[in-house]
Amino acid sequence: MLSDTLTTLLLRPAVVVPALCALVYVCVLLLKWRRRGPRLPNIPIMGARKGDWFPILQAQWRNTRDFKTVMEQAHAQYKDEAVLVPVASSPPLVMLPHHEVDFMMQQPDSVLGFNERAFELYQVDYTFVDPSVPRATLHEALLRTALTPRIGTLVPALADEVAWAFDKHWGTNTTEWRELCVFETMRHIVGGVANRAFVGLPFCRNPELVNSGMAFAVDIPLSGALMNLFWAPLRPLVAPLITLPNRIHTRAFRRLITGEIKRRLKDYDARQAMSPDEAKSLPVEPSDLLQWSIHQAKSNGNPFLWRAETLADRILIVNFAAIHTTSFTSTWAVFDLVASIPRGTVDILREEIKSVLAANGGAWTKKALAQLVKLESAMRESARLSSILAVGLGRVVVAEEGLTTPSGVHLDKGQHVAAPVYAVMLDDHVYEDAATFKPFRFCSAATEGGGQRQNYVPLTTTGPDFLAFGHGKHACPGRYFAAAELKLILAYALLHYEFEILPVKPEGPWYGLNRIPPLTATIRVRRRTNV
Ligand code: HEM
Repeated sequence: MLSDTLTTLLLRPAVVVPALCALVYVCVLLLKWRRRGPRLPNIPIMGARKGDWFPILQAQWRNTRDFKTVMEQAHAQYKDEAVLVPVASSPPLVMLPHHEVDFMMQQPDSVLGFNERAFELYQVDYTFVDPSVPRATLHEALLRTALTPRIGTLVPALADEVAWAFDKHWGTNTTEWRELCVFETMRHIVGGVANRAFVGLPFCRNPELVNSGMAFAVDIPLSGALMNLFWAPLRPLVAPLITLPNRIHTRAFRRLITGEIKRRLKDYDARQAMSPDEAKSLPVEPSDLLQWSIHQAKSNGNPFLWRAETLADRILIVNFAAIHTTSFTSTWAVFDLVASIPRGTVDILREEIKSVLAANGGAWTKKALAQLVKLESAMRESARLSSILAVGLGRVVVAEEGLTTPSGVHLDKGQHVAAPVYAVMLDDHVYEDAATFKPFRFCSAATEGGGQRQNYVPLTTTGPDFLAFGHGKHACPGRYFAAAELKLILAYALLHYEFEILPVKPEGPWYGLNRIPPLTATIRVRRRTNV
């Protein structure tokens, strides 16, 4: 009797139709998924042990729990070989050896894809409210052609924002020592300074806007890593929950900036309708990333690109690329400097900053920043020793026929590859006494024409031995801006604050494929009076 009722109930169209739809949906996803996934090459699997029943899965579990040990083991045992590194936050990764970095970088995008790796690692189809914005891949060109050439004109505004942000977050009290969390304050300082160049005043001082940008910068890697934990067919089902914070922060950011974007679009159109002489009577256009994005969108001719939401999302994406990278790097730099042995690094750098500033009339310019060679060397040394990347140069094989490496490993289409950044930059064969922070490793005094000249390697120069900003065609296009921003930040901190010197540098956690600085570590600072 009960079973008859149940059968009748289950056979009702209202139950059968959705059930059939769900079944078809799952079958389509399964088929799609089956077609994905390259055949893994037959190379050592890091983290797998003899007798493992499911070597990839078990290695993935072990590697995710302790990625540092895996990196050290890979370097000790298989330094010159390709190894497979299964890890939960990413599709299985083949880590190529140091001597194959140049080979990797010589491959065109049609063989090793940069964007395809980023789209999959961050699961952009789920983690972005509108995935067509990251998929438009317009940032690299805009940063290279608009931001980098204008760093010189931006420096005074950035210096002003650095001073404002330090006064707010590190304080102005010259009598008392203050204990503060380096990372927490740095991310607010960097968030404000970067947004001064991205959206200008007063938006860069709106805590809600800066917080949404910072929160989004956490949402994307975190939700991307969580999505990667799920079997592909299940991702559409779990995505709405996992990516809820992404939607909240995107909408908050859009809400705060949309009015300004619409105003600027109206101004842009009005300006275009005028003759060049008439336009001269108008106030000067803002000079920031938002304005250059409007110009880029309009000259591209695709109306999707000048929708207010698209433009807001583009600024948000650059916040994601710029803020955590720079705050992690500046946090590590502070700890490397205050724990530096022999002591005295802080004093040497402070002297350089003082004399360069005095020689340039007391104001920062691009030329003055270029004269901070000791500081630049110390920044490069910190980026080497404390790079936030454990592995880097992530790419996906996109060539139909796959790719065979010089050492004969064949990689199928769809295989993710990377390079061992941590191991290379801490290798004694690459850098003498690599585990020691030597702030002036990258600069030296040279005599020229009877005078003294400083030789140095800029922070921004990439190579197979220096991978903090990646390398090759996709090396970070924001690195020249980041270098100027970091110099202004560190110069202000060193000039205006005394630091409590630390006996040892605090260690940070490893998350996924990254080495993060200690997020809660504090230092004691006091505002200096004799600046
Ligand atoms: C110290 C701070 C920074 C570090 C350590 C850093 C590091 C990196 C790295 C490792 C890559 C990947 C390169 C590769 O795989 O070859 C990258 C790419 C990128 N970075 Fe940065 N970055 C920093 C700051 C910035 C800033 C300030 C911006 C924006 C103003 C930015 C925008 C980008 C973009 C858009 C890409 C993607 C490039 C492409 O599509 O080809 N980064 N960055």
